Amino acid sequence: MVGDDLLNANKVTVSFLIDGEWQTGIYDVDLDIAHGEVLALVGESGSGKSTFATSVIGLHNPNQTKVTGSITLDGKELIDLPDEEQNKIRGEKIGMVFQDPLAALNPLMKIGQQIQEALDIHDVYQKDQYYDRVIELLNDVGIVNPQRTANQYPHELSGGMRQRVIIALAIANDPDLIIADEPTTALDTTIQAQILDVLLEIRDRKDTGILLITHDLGVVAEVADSVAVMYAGQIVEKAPVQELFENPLHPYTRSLLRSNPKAEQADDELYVIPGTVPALSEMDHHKDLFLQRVPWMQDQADEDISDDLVEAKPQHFVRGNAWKTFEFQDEKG
Ligand SMILES: Nc1ncnc2c1ncn2[C@@H]1O[C@H](COP(=O)(O)OP(=O)(O)OP(=O)(O)O)[C@@H](O)[C@H]1O
Ligand code: NI
Repeated sequence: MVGDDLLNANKVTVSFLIDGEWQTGIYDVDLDIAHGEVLALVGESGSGKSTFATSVIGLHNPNQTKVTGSITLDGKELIDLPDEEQNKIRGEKIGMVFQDPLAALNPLMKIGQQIQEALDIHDVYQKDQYYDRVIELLNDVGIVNPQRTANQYPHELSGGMRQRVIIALAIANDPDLIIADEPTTALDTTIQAQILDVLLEIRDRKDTGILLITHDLGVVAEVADSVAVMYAGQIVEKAPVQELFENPLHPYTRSLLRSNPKAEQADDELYVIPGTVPALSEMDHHKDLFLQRVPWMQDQADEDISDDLVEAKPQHFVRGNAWKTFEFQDEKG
């Protein structure tokens, strides 16, 4: 049902084995997605967004990656599932859409065959239903002449068409959750809007939950119901979309909003967040590392509140947690 919990991630921590040492990529991530909800996960490059997505679908190499915590889909624990079960869930319950559709398609196979194969694996459909189902899926993602497209090879299609095909593949088995990692980043604006519409239509029709990973706050404003902001492997703030745009709490969220080229103050110079996301080896999960990158926070250095702030764990900014709110200085000041 719409609004019921679909995905619950609890204290998800992922570490990578790097040069013989375990380094933490994401730390204590809590995220929930309801049936029919679009949750946008935003943050700079390297903040850990894809790492979270990969841990949900179990697509990591267990010898080099350690995932702890809990991720449940409709109550079923996904962490440490045997491969076979993992594959089944990945094919039937979770659909994936990534940035580069060409990489995800087999160049030597016609589109129709590829979709048929996705259906084949899970043998829900009888052989004679395949063709109809393939056409139906292509139709569902807004492809105008599905018979023709089914007969084409990936290289014969435009980028936008290929991404529609990828979505058709992702929804082939009616998943409950779609994970879309930068699904429109490589596309131009008009096509981008069309692809997002396709995803929203599927959500409306099937109450699919969607985890949408994006850099683009314009996209977030357009399609998300709620937003989680990730920085240096942690969720620093999450909120319903309108609340986040109207009243961002964490300084990082504020910086992100300021650095968004589509923000209203078009006459202002585009704000660039100084510095970069720390490397894994520099991360300290007991400190709010972002504060080092907020110049206007330095002005408050004398005030005792900033000491608290520096020591505060980012989770304290998560709405709903009782924590003192403080007044940030005007960011333009
Ligand atoms: N398999 C891996 N082994 C080692 N380090 C990794 C691995 N996967 C990710 N990392 C590191 O974890 C951090 C987070 O990476 P991740 O790809 O999740 O970020 P992201 O937010 O998705 O970035 P982008 O927006 O560029 O896609 C980075 O420092 C990255 O180098
Ligand atoms: Ni990524």
